[in-house]
Amino acid sequence: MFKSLEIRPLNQSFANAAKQRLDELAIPLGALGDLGDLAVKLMISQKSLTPTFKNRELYLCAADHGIASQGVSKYPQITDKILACASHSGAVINALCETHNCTLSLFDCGLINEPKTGSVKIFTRVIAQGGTKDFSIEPAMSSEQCLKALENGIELGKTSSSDLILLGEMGIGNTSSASAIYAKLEGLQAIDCVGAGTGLDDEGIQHKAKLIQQGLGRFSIDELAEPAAAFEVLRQVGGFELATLVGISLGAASCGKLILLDGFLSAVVALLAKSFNAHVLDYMIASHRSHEKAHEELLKLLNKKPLLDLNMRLGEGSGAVLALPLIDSVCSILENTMTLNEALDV
Ligand SMILES: O=C(O)c1ccc[n+]([C@@H]2O[C@H](COP(=O)([O-])O)[C@@H](O)[C@H]2O)c1
Ligand SMILES: Cc1cc2nc[nH]c2cc1C
Repeated sequence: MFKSLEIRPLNQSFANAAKQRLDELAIPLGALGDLGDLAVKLMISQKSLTPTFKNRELYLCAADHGIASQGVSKYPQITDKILACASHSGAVINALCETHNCTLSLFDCGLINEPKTGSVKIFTRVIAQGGTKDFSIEPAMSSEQCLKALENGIELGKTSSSDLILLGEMGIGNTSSASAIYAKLEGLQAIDCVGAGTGLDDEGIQHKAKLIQQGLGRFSIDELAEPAAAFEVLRQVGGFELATLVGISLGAASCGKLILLDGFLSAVVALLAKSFNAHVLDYMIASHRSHEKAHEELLKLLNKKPLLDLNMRLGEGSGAVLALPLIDSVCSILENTMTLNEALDV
């Protein structure tokens, strides 16, 4: 699947030079902690001792989920309204993108109602109006729809002119999809992968887990090898916005671009993308650990250490944009800091 899409392992040939540069800085050795690791990754990605990420773009994909009609979210199916809010510059993500100089691109991947467009354009990548089917009783989407969403994303990722790609999503009910994908791919029980999403209480979480488990019982991936297994899971219990984001990740990584993950939903996108091509993980940076219960374990599985830990559970790409100042800070350090030898000569 996607044989023509080549993703090279992140070129480590620059790693020695990058580590040496870090170790030469006028700081006690290792004093930048996790920011030091980030610095090395940034340098390697651009094969430069002074990397810059001026053109950053958040791909915010929105879609509705059939399972949301069964009360698995604290909120009704208002995904079109929250996307419209961002289009009218009234969402948290607008404020964050404005503050941190990030281009915001909104995508309708399949909503129940058409969103009212404001001053920020909403690009149409609709797979099916009305969103996915209720995965607790039937496949969320057809193979054609799943493939189309992945292809839409690949095209977006490949044609992006930005040097840093941020992932964001909106979709009432999408934590149910994400938990289902995680559970099926890792052979876990739904109850061990669900969380409160937008704010369910314990009773709501039990109800959500029961419906997810019911959906997982409808199909098996035991006979499938990767990436067919991941494709089947995405088709059976996934969402249009998640599939589009998987494609964006694959397309961006194939062009050597770094990808900044957001919360639980984008970690599940990473898990899926890695099943299509394991090298995609080389290009991904985890921005934050969200409040969603399974996010921490999933990040460990992906071998990703989040930069921030703020107990946020907003989605929209908010955590990813909040990590930009750290990336900018590291770039500024690399550009401006003296070496210890230079400092001792001052
Ligand atoms: O980013 C996260 O980790 C995260 C955790 C919980 C909820 N969300 C957001 O809330 C929505 C999904 O929650 P729910 O309860 O409707 O499944 C969706 O629009 C996400 O952007 C996001
Ligand atoms: C208001 C609202 C804003 C959101 N942003 C992302 N998911 C969301 C869900 C709701 C309910």
